Amino acid sequence: MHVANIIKVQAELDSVEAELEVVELQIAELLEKQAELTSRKKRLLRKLEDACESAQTAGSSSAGSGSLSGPVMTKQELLRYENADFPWSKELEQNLKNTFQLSKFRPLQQKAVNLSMSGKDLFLVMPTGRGKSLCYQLPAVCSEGFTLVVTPLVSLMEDQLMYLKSIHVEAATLNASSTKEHAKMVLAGMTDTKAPFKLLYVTPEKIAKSKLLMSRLEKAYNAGRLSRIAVDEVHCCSQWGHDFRPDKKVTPIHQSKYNPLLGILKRQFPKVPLLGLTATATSSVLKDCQKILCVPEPITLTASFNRTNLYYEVRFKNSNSEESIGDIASLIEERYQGQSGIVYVFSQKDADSVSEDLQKKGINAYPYHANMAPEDKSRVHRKWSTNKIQVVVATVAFGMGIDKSDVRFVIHHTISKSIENYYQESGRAGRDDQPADCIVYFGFNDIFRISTMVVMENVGQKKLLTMVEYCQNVDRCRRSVMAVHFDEVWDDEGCNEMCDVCRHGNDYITVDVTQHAKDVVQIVELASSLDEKLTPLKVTEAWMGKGPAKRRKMIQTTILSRLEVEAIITHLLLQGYLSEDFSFTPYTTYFYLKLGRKASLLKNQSHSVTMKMRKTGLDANVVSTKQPAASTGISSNERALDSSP
Ligand SMILES: Nc1ncnc2c1ncn2[C@@H]1O[C@H](COP(=O)(O)OP(=O)(O)OP(=O)(O)O)[C@@H](O)[C@H]1O
Ligand SMILES: [Mg+2]
Ligand SMILES: [Zn+2]
Repeated sequence: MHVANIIKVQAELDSVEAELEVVELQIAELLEKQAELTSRKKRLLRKLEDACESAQTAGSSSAGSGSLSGPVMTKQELLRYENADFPWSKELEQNLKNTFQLSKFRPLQQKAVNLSMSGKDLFLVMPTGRGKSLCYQLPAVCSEGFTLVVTPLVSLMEDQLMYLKSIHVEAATLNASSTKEHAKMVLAGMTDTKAPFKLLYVTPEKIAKSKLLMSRLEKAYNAGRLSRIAVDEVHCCSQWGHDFRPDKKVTPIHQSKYNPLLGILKRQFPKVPLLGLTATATSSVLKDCQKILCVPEPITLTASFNRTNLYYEVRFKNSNSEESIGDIASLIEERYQGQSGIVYVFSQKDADSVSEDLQKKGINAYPYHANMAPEDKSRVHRKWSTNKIQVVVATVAFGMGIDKSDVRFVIHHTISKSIENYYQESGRAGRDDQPADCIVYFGFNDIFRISTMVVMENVGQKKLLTMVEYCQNVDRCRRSVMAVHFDEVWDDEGCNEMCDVCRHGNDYITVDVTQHAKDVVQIVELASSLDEKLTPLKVTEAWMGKGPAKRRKMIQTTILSRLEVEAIITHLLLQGYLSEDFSFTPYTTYFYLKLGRKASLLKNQSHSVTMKMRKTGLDANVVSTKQPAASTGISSNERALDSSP
């Protein structure tokens, strides 16, 4: 072939390959879209099903108390269990007040307790800290014999024993560290009619390994002394359930041991009602648990993840740390005078410095983190619990066992590492069911600080981006963004304007940022051609024209405000036009930006990138919907992205 011909064919081949790449990316994008739509369709179908069912049961829906399923009972029949006219109701009531010192049931507790007392098998899905334990502890106290509680973690077991001891409920435990004498006493107690305990806590391993325990359980069963079986953290039974409680560190060893053997309980003791409890498990995980536990037709009660009394809000964090602390201090001073709260920070160092800075601004704040001496930690905790300290500035170490009911605000000085974490951390507000605020300060640089921290975690980046998405979102109810992660169908009207997005209404605009995307991608591309890596900060500065003069001539700089620049770069990262590129040294991990899988789509003339931004402060004449915002800038006003009311 002639040389010119070769060149021509080669050029054509290149162009076909480039086009092919674009097509492949489009296919990938469409597949992604398909997956999203399929999941939306599924959720809507479920919603429809639910709506039809409640229409059939003529106005008897169980609004607010969560959804119900299970083939054995209709919603109508289940409603009966919300009542207090059972033979055992009086005793329950008395023990709730006198033994547990609680004034009333929380949503779903009464129904769960009644169902279990009537001998039904039950799966109870309820957010963390809402009071699942009571649903087997109270029936245990009000039943003959004892309740067997299977718990995967010895530490959870010990917590419960301590608590029960403090309220004078007899309980015992059998685990790997039990002494021979103790085990002997417990085993004997199981068939003793004057049984010395109402609850017996065991690990799954004990059931697997101890034939003696099984034989004693059988004796107790035959004597009618095994009143019920509770399986706590029931999702651990399923091999898919393990990722739901990162906080509780349920190790794979427990899972594999949980997995195959617990079915024996229901097979050997079919007449004993089983109660499975978990904070978050999808329906497929629950189905799996049902199979593994050999529970034929359990009723599933799912408490809504929704905490109606919590107001969710995202604010932009000032990149100047002094000013950002100033913002938080004035917020606390203006809105929460004399009220109790938590400020969550990223690191131990931040806990110390932020609390010091808040103190300087006159706020009664103290730090709390894992590296403090135990006595200091408990002192801060105690003083905060008794309202002698207003604000605890804490790392996530301040979590487990924190059960103050009148926390009026949880402010995140730094975003959480996932939506699940955020839900849990912010959920420490308003446990008394009175109004409380959950406010995140969303800072661009924090994304990358956390990113390098979770780099080793399996799905760490993916989970972090769910949190970033939550913060960047301007058009969907914050609860609906969360609902997706809890496998729940969410109707925005249920929010009651208890999130900033619902409160602001349609205060956003769709902006075409295609040209911006091209400019940013060009900056990253140029660096890469020069064998350089750029941190997000460097990309931001280069785009804003603060890079080396020589480089400035080769790129298209922008007059957008810093907040807008950061928001667009974040958007490009979330959308896959940019992606993370980590680099490790023995001392630290660096986060650089590289081209994402969608970057090449920008070569396609017809491809456009849009982004939703808050309208507040925007000049509507300058930027109209879907109009390129390139030359004039989106807005010079920083408030364009500010989500404060
Ligand atoms: N009806 C109620 N009224 C007030 N407080 C309650 C009620 N029921 C439970 N609580 C309190 O709620 C707190 C959390 O309860 P519990 O430990 O059972 O939560 P959980 O649902 O098991 O959470 P986790 O998923 O973290 O294990 C406890 O301090 C408990 O005393
Ligand atoms: Mg629990
Ligand atoms: Zn809302």
